[in-house]
Amino acid sequence: MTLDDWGQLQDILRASVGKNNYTNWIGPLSFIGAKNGVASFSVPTNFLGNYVSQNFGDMIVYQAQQAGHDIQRVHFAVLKTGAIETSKQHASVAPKPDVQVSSPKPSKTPDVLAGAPLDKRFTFDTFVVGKPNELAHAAARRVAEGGPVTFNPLFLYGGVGLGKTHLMHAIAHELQSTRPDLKVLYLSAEQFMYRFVQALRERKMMDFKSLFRAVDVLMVDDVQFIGGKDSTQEEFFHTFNALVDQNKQIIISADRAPGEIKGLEDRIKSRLQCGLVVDLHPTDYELRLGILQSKVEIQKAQYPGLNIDEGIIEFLAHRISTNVRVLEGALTRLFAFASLVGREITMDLTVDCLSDVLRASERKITVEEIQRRVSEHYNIRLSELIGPKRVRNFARPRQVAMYLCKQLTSRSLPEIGRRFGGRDHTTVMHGVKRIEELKIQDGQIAEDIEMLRRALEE
Ligand SMILES: Nc1ncnc2c1ncn2[C@@H]1O[C@H](COP(=O)(O)OP(=O)(O)OP(=O)(O)O)[C@@H](O)[C@H]1O
Repeated sequence: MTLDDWGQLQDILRASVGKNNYTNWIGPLSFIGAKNGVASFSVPTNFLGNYVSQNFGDMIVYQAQQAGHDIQRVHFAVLKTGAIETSKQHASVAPKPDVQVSSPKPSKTPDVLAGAPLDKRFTFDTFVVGKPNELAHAAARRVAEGGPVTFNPLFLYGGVGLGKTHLMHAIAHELQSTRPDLKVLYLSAEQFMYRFVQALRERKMMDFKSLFRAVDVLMVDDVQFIGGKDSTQEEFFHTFNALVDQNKQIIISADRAPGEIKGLEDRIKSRLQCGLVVDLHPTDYELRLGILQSKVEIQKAQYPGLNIDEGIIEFLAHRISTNVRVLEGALTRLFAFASLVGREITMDLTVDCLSDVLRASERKITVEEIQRRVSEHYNIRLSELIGPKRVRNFARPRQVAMYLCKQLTSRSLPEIGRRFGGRDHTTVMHGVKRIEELKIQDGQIAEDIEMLRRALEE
């Protein structure tokens, strides 16, 4: 099995374990190589290796064999400073090629009009609303009422894992229960393409067209996928127009705004912009906290007896990125880990178990961001902060900015000096030292720095 083969296998695994399980467990594996029937992977933590081994090991072996590779076992090791530590965390799986591997997919309701299955958990009840997503939520709610079509299409867009699919499934669930008379079809743009290609191959275009034109509500997820795929776009355009003409509701999602989807024909872009375009903004601290609190309840129900302090939840909401899938995955992993090792969820255990996630989520603060914030804070121009003048009104904020650059970025002193109008590294060193002293002597400076640091790390 080669790296390319693993790439293909990853696609198969993604489809069989579901997107969330994939992101949390399979995605972090790095394929090292295969020898004598053993496929080796490096993993970020021992826990992850053990968990994948126990829960997905059989499936990886099974799918590798299905794809024709001679794999009998999988082996996970934490890769540290170039060496593979194999002693403590050896995890392997005996071959069971003929076992029926139970798929850990979430439970699904029956297909909606033979489209993609809906995830039972993705309802309005489980969707946490905050400032970044309130508009998208309100629009989705409106569509879910199933009343007369007021905007067409509803176009939801936003970054990875911010709840687009969740909202679409919620609309479908709601319509299924309140308007069972409506034919609702949900599918991804990728599935739309496969169906289209299949219909072409099997000469069943009439069936294809009549299926898509008979729906009352059509939802197409991840529409950016059809960018650059000309005949699929063409067919999508016709389907779209036919439904709009009949005043049927269309809901589309994408990872970016219609105008920014690469390889999409202009006429489709403008069609997509005709209705209501709303974006899901990256989560803020409050929303992350709300989501974590609601997901903690689910975990507690699954692991009775396990508890988590509010302080740890706040820590996670602060430290983990804006992607809700990652946030949710971290919590799942934390509870699974604590239960596996039979320990309470403490801060130490949290940091230990989630070290890779916490590292990956570390926000990279830039020198430019610091300069901008500091000049805003002290109400001076950026050019004055960076410029040559040594008057105290500019010099002190400049030193504060240099100090923050040293503390919050990985830039070296000479690099920082260069970004401050080509100053020498000794000037930066002096500035940093001065602020360190002032922080102790001058309460105002200490407060300013704390405030700026918090704003930058938000
Ligand atoms: N506001 C929210 N409240 C509760 N759960 C949320 C919220 N937003 C996202 N999630 C959860 O985060 C996970 C990812 O969400 P979802 O699959 O809807 O993201 P997406 O925007 O469609 O991502 P992608 O671009 O990868 O398709 C899901 O498990 C979903 O339930």
